[in-house]
Amino acid sequence: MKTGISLEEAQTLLLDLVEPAKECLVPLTRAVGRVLSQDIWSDINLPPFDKSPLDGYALQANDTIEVSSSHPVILDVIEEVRAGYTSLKQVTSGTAIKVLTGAPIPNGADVVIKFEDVNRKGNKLELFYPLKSGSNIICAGEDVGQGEIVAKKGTLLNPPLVGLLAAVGVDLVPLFSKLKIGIISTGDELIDPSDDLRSGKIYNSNFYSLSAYCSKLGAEAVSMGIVPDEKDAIVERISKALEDTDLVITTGGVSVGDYDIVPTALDHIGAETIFWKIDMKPGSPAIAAKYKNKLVIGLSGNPAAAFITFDLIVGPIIKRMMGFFQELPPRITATLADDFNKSSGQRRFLRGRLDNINGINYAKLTGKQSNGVLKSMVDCNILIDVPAGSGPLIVGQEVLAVVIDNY
Ligand SMILES: Nc1nc2c(c(=O)[nH]1)N[C@H]1C(S)=C(S)[C@@H](COP(=O)(O)OP(=O)(O)OC[C@H]3O[C@@H](n4cnc5c(N)ncnc54)[C@H](O)[C@@H]3O)O[C@H]1N2
Ligand code: MOO
Repeated sequence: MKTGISLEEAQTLLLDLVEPAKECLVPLTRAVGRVLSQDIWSDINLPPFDKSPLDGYALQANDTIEVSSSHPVILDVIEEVRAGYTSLKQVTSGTAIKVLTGAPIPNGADVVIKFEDVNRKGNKLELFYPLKSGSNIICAGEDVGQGEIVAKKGTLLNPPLVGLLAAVGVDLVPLFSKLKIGIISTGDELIDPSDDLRSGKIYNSNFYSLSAYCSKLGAEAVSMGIVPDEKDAIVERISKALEDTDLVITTGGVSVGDYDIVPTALDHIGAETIFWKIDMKPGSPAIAAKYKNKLVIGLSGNPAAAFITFDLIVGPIIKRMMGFFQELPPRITATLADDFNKSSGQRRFLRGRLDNINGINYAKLTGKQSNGVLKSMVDCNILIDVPAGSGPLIVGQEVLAVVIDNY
């Protein structure tokens, strides 16, 4: 078992142990927020045919070469085509076919002119200026060509991509299976927000923040309930979660106190501890263990510590298991916009907000930084990475930060 390891070593150890979930085919209506398990190629051109972008007339540009307002050309209108139909006739020199928006361009035509720009009298059409071949025609395959890649394996399906897949005729999408993540909240002090607050008790916020995070990532959070600080109860609940879910997260009970019994419970189950304690604050007491082919990650009970370690360690594992391209959060440099008066013996992550003003990245602290404070997490979009051994931080100094996404 490793102990006191760096965050990067913890991330690598865990990412090496997990792989993308199984594949499944999912109807398009339920695919948003999930990840493609295969490249998607288009079997068709999108649009499938040359079409008209407006209501007008399709004709041959050659017929308009010498045309002017004083010398208009007169063409015969021989047919009308609406969207959803194809023309039966062909445009030849001296003729035009009326086309409505979205209608296929009739054979023989190479330009479309809109209604407002012509004079129509009976079946005769008067044009007053020369037209350029190809104008006002949406070409087949303009959006996506036949045989072109539409989206790559590992892409997150956002609403426009869902639409694009529909547009190329995909109705069942190959996706990585939805992950089930069991969340266990340990602590005698915890009660659910639906209950009355009693003396010495606090509301369980970790289950709610972390399950919301799982949902945001497209995974299914399974509540494994609140468990008292008793070894047998924790053993029973972790064992159940290992049976029912793909990844197990616990909060609380991982430090060195008399009632911090998650590590003992993991031992009792026969799980192999991968590491216990990471060299960072907050979140240092985190533990990771493997049982058969599943992972249990025990996070600190302190709400901000639990959330930050979820951001930095659990989020990347979930992303790898869900098949995302990029698991680890990006890093940036920024100029500090606030002082931070404490020294940092240990590596420390501060909750901050990145603002770009006139092309310069500024990192502002979002509020109190103690490990139990959740409010400063709400507006946080970066975690400022303060190296071990740093003194107080001063406005204007350059800092490194990890970009996170709480939305
Ligand atoms: N002697 C030492 N004591 C502590 C150390 C240490 O090194 N030596 N480390 C401290 C640090 S750092 C942390 S972090 C905590 C970690 O403690 P645990 O992970 O064992 O967590 P708990 O003690 O169970 O809870 C900590 C704190 O968070 C509250 N909590 C717990 N669960 C929830 C929840 N689901 N929702 C909201 N709040 C929760 C809990 O009531 C405690 O206040 O240990 C330090 N101690
Ligand atoms: O490591 Mo504790 O998680 O500072 O907050």
